[in-house]
Amino acid sequence: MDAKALQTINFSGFTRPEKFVGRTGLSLTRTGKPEMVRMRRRKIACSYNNIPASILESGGHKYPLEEELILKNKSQQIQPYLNGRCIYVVGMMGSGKTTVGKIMSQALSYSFCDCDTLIEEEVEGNSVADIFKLYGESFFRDRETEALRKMSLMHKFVISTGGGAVLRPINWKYMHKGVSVWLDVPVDALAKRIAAVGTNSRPLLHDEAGDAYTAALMRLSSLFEERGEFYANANARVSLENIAAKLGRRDASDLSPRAIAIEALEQVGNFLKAEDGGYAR
Ligand SMILES: Nc1ncnc2c1ncn2[C@@H]1O[C@H](COP(=O)(O)OP(=O)(O)O)[C@@H](O)[C@H]1O
Ligand SMILES: O=C(O)C1=C[C@@H](OP(=O)(O)O)[C@@H](O)[C@H](O)C1
Ligand SMILES: [Mg+2]
Repeated sequence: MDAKALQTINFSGFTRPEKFVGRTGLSLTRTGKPEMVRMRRRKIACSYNNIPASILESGGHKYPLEEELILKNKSQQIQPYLNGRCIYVVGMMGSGKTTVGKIMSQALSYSFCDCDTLIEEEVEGNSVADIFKLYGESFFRDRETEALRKMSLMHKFVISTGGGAVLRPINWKYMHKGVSVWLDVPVDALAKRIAAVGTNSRPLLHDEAGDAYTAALMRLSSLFEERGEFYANANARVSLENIAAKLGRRDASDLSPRAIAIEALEQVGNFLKAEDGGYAR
């Protein structure tokens, strides 16, 4: 996002914007105007996307225009019923929460926050894997709950959670202040994706022996056994198998992140419709 785009950001919808801007490479000058500051870390936890569509459109399209139009159309349909509530993307590690969450935030002109990256920011920039190593999983889970508590105070964010965020009831208390959507991806597709990028960034997969795919498949299968019922607490569910069937595709793992984002907006819309007793006013 270039500095010019930043100047147009309207922070009016944020509570305590300074809390999130200074630490993520954006800073409010004395006049309250946002300006880029030198990033202290390699990743931005939260990016602010509510720049006018005109600037986005001038950026040109590098994706099929039809998908772009459907994304925009679906987000315009659900915006009024979201009422600025945050969207929490939940699912197993590797399910595409960070990737799809960003696409959803752009379509909705929402800001985006990755919970894991926010936690890394809070723990002196240590990676999730290092946090697990240095302080243990329970410390990480406490930081995860704190990050979700902070995000529950915000508006107009898509928040990509970590795969284990569903484990604690208190986390659901925070996530239920917004709308949650579960990316339900077949375990073998998860294993393929994680094997492709390596398990370094996912400490819960570190101790498995064997080749990357098999090790990931074994561990992910047992993790899903333990957690499946928790993901089902989400308000909406995106089944890649259902999308593949709708699109007449044989392999769910071939679906693009944008096709999944379209379905996620569709399912969030269905939830809002049911919640609102038919939102087509
Ligand atoms: N629809 C998809 N098809 C293929 N690969 C994907 C898809 N969505 C995400 N990925 C890849 O899978 C890996 C995990 O994606 P990520 O968004 O980090 O998932 P999560 O945040 O749920 O762990 C990344 O390498 C990403 O590029
Ligand atoms: O499933 C889990 O318990 C975890 C998933 C990771 O996030 P992603 O789902 O983004 O990989 C990260 O929060 C941590 O390694 C724990
Ligand atoms: Mg992620």
